Amino acid sequence: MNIESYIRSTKDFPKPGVIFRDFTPLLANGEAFKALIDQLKERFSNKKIDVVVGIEARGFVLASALAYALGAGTVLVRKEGKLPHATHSQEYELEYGSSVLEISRDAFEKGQKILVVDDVLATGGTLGATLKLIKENFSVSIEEILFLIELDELKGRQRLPEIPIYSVFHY
Ligand SMILES: O=P(O)(O)OC[C@H]1O[C@H](OP(=O)(O)OP(=O)(O)O)[C@H](O)[C@@H]1O
Ligand SMILES: Nc1ncnc2[nH]cnc12
Repeated sequence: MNIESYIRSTKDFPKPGVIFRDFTPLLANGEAFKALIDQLKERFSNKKIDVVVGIEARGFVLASALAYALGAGTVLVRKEGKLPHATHSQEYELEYGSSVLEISRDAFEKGQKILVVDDVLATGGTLGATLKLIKENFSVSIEEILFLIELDELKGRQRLPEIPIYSVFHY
């Protein structure tokens, strides 16, 4: 099945000049979504991941489905002011603005194996802030980073530290 054909590209959203890569049509199709998660389960099952980290909001959908398939937990990295417990926070820039990300102070147990998941790697600002939040505040092992879509032109990968990044599709 051609999973990629369910990713829709929209010009000039949310700002002129941006081509928005939208995977919600893929989510809406049960067969395509299952095929994607089955493929990712196969790719990551030998890593014995304890926790899949999802980044708000679109990253949550992929992270929780994959965590369930792997028998792992899910931790949510959220936009500012949404997590009720004490948090660590980090400001960052992304392709079309700036924002603040937060994680609960009790998100992980020491030594856990982590997989970080988001839908799109653009400038790398969001992932950079997420990695900073995790590395500066927790003693865990970040095994790999997973994106559904990588926007090669924006060179986000080059701005990120030396951690293996796997992107399913490149644009
Ligand atoms: O590599 P970057 O330039 O940082 O951009 C990538 C981020 O941008 C989008 O999130 P957005 O903040 O638009 O939030 P959403 O998932 O809540 O729609 C996307 O889901 C990534 O998290
Ligand atoms: N072009 C894009 N499409 C979808 N999500 C994004 N996040 C940042 N840039 C994006």
